[in-house]
Amino acid sequence: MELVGKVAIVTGAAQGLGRAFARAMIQRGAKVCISDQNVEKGNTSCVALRKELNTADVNFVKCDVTQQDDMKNMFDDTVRRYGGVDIVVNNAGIMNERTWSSCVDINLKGVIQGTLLALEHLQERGGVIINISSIAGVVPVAGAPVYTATKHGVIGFTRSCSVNPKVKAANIRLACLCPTFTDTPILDMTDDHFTSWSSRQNLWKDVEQLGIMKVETVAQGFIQLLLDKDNNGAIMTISPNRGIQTKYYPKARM
Ligand SMILES: NC(=O)C1=CN([C@@H]2O[C@H](COP(=O)(O)OP(=O)(O)OC[C@H]3O[C@@H](n4cnc5c(N)ncnc54)[C@H](O)[C@@H]3O)[C@@H](O)[C@H]2O)C=CC1
Ligand SMILES: CCCCCC(=O)/C=C/[C@H]1[C@H](O)CC(=O)[C@@H]1CCCCCCC(=O)O
Repeated sequence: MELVGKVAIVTGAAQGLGRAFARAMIQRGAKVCISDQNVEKGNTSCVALRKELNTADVNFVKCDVTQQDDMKNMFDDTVRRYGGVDIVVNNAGIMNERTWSSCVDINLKGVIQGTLLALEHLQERGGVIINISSIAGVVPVAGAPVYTATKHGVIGFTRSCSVNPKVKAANIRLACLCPTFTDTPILDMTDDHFTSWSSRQNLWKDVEQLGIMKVETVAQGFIQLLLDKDNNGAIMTISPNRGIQTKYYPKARM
């Protein structure tokens, strides 16, 4: 897939990985709507990207992924501004075991809603949906069971959509990105983010063992995943030990 002239939406893109994904796509000629619930950070990042990359092809739209009206508006605004949508990156996510219900609302329900709207918008012209899971989507994580459940859910949902014959016929491709710990503000966790059945100490031991990747490393894998036109249903893992790997898990026997 060539990115020049393509139109992309990234949720939760005011900072961290979402902003890095947006930046990498703009650098390759895409027009990008960055959205986030945080208006101040979203606007600041939009201005910074315009300046750094010397482009007008990036805009910010306020969107809380738990709010259906915000989500619809994000798509409609992008269509009005750029004439359509080609790429949707459902990235917004939080790590909070204590407010676990909002973790499910944002990490899982937000991705489901974003994907369903994306499928509607892409069904005439085809396109790509990348859902951001985590290595916690494929391995158990004792320190963060709710976060882990949401990320497993993202993979199950995305792979199920990818094998739908209607999706294939519409020339839509779906894939998941599963990084390990990456240097973004999500790692600024305090004990308040945990319960007696989860643990910052446990998670931090894992961080110390595994290390923390740079956002640029993950953005490199993201672009690889986006450009590979034959990877519908793929799960890409990225870790300091094994680097970027694309995996295909068994499909249902029908
Ligand atoms: N940084 C890491 O170690 C890893 C992150 N991930 C995933 O990558 C994605 C991005 O995370 P990071 O950039 O690391 O985190 P981050 O905390 O730096 O950025 C997350 C962004 O999502 C936004 N957000 C939160 N709730 C939202 C909502 N309801 N609606 C819209 N936006 C909302 C925040 O305002 C923030 O800008 C998440 O899905 C996360 O689970 C996956 C594996 C590792
Ligand atoms: C808030 C961000 C959470 C990110 C979760 C995460 O990256 C968890 C990682 C480890 C967990 O704590 C326990 C583990 O075993 C996870 C690491 C497993 C890495 C396997 C890498 C395999 C591969 O590269 O293929």
